[in-house]
Amino acid sequence: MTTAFKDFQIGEDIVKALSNMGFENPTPIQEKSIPVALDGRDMIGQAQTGTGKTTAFGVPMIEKMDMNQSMVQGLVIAPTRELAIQVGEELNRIGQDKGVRTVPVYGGQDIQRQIKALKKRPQIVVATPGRLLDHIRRKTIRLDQIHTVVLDEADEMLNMGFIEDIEAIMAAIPSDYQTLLFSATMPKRIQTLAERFMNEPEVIRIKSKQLTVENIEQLFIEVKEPQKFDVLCKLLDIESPELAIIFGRTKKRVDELTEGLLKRGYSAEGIHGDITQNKRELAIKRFKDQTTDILVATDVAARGLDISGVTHVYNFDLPQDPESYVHRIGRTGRAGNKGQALTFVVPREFEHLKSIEQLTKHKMTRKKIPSYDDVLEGIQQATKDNLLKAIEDQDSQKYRHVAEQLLDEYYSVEVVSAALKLLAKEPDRTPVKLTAVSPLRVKKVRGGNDSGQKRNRGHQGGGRYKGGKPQNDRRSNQRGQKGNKKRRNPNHK
Ligand SMILES: Nc1ncnc2c1ncn2[C@@H]1O[C@H](COP(=O)(O)OP(=O)(O)OP(=O)(O)O)[C@@H](O)[C@H]1O
Ligand SMILES: [Mg+2]
Repeated sequence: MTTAFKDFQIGEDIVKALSNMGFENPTPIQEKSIPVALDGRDMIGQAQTGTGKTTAFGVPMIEKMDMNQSMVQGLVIAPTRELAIQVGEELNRIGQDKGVRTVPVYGGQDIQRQIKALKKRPQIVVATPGRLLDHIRRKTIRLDQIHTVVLDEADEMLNMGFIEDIEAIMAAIPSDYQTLLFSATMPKRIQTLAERFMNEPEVIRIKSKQLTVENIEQLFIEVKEPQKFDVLCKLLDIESPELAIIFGRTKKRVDELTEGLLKRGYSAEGIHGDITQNKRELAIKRFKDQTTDILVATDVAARGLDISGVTHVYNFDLPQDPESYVHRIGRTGRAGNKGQALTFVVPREFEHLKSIEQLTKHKMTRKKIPSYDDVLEGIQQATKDNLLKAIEDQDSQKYRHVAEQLLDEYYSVEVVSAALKLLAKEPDRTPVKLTAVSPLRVKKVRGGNDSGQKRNRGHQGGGRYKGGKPQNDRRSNQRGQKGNKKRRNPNHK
């Protein structure tokens, strides 16, 4: 029999909040990790994308909050700003009835505003590493009562070279604390983090045949670089996705793609690291409320984002590493929903495709480039669906009189065909030319990304806080000599 939330050793106020969120029964990762985390043990939690890892760490964390304490007791570190915001929102919902308050602090937002929010003594802070270090340096956050630290998307923080920042943050926490690591992917190099920051962690892995979610249909399509944009538009016309995320390799690529899509009349917005934080948040908001149908993004949107209604993910460019593929496509098919992921591959990139399939233990299905007839058929189907929906909605009563008149004078098939033609969104062929990107170069894709490389954010705290935990030299012995390996460019997002 499955456990219910009320069967855990947690307060009724939390069970009630979860029920208000529509969560009656825990998902497998929640079922397994909540008791371990409540026990106070360090743990590493791995489960597929969209299976509720946030609540898996949120529930025990909130349960352990002492409401007589008015200092930060829990810290969640996340790799991107949007994820910090989202996790903050979810923790606020779980903690609502208990009165636990969570504040997100992240780069790009006015620091004074954050200082004010921190002064109000939230119990939990969700932060991106750089901005958190800023607050630590400014002494605008007190860490001495922290008893729980969560690294969400732990492996990504290694990829992004945040390890020194994390080390600095961890070393600045004077108290004893429990560390929880979560991600859908746990490459071997995560061991580095575990060895450095954790005390005999319990590893909880929700086993499945494949790393990716079963109800995401995974397709690939072989294209030449200059064909990509037209093929993408054809696919969008055929599928007319409710919400779609399109991943491009670089910021420039995302800008060009967004512009091209807008030119052809699609409703699209782009996000990447060079877009102002305000605009990034607005773009996400408009996408969430479905004002925009298409979000074009770099890998900044690959991790953790939970947006309901995303039916399609397009990898316009292959991701740099196979783990990133798992996370990108995991933006669809969440919480039991269905989704489709389509990956563009140029002929010289097939090796990459293979290494993705090796990691996911799933073979993608080849899809042919759609013909003009396929597009026409897709558009006709979508138009028909729209018309049928209008019939079901029964809000066309006021046109009835004209309809009867028309049917008196013309053959019904003529009338309906003409109406369909008017309704149909015929393909827009406005010329769009994207700057070509070269195929992804073959490299050793596993390992080599944990070499401490970090983004240049113009402030560092690396050296100041060392000494809290023993420095583990094993890293430099085993993994430090990787200068000859091609490293992921930390600025690509
Ligand atoms: N027990 C539950 N019952 C029903 N829905 C749930 C439950 N727990 C979480 N969810 C929903 O599942 C969705 C995915 O949750 P979440 O974002 O925590 O996934 P995740 O495992 O962290 O995914 P990712 O690896 O992409 O970060 C959310 O919309 C959340 O509201
Ligand atoms: Mg998550």
